[in-house]
Amino acid sequence: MTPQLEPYFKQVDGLADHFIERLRQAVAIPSVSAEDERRPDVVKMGHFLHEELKKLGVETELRPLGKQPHKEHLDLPPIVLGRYGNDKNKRTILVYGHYDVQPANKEDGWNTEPFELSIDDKGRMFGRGSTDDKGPVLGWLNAIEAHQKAGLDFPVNLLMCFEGMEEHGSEGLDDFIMEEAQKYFKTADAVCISDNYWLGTEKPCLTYGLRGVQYYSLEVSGPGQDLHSGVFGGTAHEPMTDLAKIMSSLVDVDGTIKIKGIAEQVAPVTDEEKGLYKDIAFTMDNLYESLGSKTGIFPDKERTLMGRWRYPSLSLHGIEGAYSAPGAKTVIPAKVIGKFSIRTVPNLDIDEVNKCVEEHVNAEFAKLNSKNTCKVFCQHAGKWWVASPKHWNFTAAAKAVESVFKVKPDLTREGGSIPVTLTFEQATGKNVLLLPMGSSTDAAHSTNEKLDRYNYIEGIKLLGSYLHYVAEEPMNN
Ligand SMILES: C[C@H](N)C(=O)N[C@@H](Cc1c[nH]cn1)C(=O)O
Ligand SMILES: [Zn+2]
Ligand SMILES: [Zn+2]
Repeated sequence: MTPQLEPYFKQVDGLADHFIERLRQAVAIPSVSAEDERRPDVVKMGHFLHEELKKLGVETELRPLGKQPHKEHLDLPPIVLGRYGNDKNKRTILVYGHYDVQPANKEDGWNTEPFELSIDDKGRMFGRGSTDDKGPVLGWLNAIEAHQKAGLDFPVNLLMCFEGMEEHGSEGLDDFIMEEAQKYFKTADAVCISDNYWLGTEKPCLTYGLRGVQYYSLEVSGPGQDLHSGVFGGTAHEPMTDLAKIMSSLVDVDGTIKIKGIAEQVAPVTDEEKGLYKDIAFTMDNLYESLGSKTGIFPDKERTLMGRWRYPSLSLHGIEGAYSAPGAKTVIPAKVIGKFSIRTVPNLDIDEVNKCVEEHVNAEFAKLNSKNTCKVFCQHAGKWWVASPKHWNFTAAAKAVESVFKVKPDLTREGGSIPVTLTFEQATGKNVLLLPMGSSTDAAHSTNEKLDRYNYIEGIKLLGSYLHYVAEEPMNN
């Protein structure tokens, strides 16, 4: 182990409560990017990060992104940029993360207040954004602080880019990255993103692939206003009935996508790929533990991992305008908007997928002979990403995992999406590594999201250790 790591690890342990307090403050800011009325809180979270970076002596700026497209009354939250060190003899690592979170309400089924960090006797730290992605973002700040307090030289120059719209399609960020690739990000030698999860709860992983995501709204409207179902039921075409029919035509109960033209675009499984799955430390019990049930589709790990990583999936998320409160309101909603998304994989093309979806929805709606109106549109789209893990960036991260966890990491792909990963790769021309902090049981996006104290504190060690091994990798590649 490189000699500076021992005092660094000790310092992280000594500062653990302080780092948890920093996470508590961050979770307390309900920075939900999908809800317009929460936008001031998203901006507040950006300012919180900016202030924390300033306190650590990081050169930092808030960059405005202008107005939100199609919602001109809303400012996009700023990008928080940071530069720590500018030594020509050191490598420069660009790190990205997001400070916005998914929506959360106690009534959704949370056991604790979602925007109050609540720690139980097993060290589980519950709170929206704890694992996705406030814990990992603060991990970078904490790594800087632990070096300072241990009196250690920081091993690399660190560039930071934190955004506030990731959970809502990273609006505005692609153009920003392209624009800054040869300016603010010019000196980056490689990129690291900590915004995904281990496959289980024991073994860390390094991730080299992500699925893409295309998110759709399917709007059906008819009556001029909501109607009394006793008075009008049986006399008018009901938008909700049409919508339910179309939504059920999209996907089968075994996950098969029923839209023509999508399966045909999926890259075939090669013999080399088939061999990869058996060595991955993942069991069906890992799946059941993170599902909280035994409702997996496939009986074996290979097909389950393929279903998550290398095949597309279509999920139905909800219906805007539908009656969803407890009780029994006898209303016919006048307009309903179904929400669904498709996770995409090589070689699906964004425009082709949109075309297939539109054709399918139009054909299904035509079959209904309804006098209602039906429209479908893609709210946001991000492409899939698969890279080579044969790079010093991954080698350094693998050594860091061994130094902290005493095991070799698995090389994994991820079912979720971080669309700007591909943008960073293409804009900078540099290798991108995904280095997760949280575990499979963290329930990101769900009720009772948490980050284990263990993963947070050891994760801070991991991020710092990775930077030390980056500094040790030969300079000629
Ligand atoms: C993997 C990452 N932490 C994440 O949760 N990404 C989101 C991105 C997204 C796209 N539309 C809305 N959110 C995801 O995979 O859902
Ligand atoms: Zn997320
Ligand atoms: Zn995330």
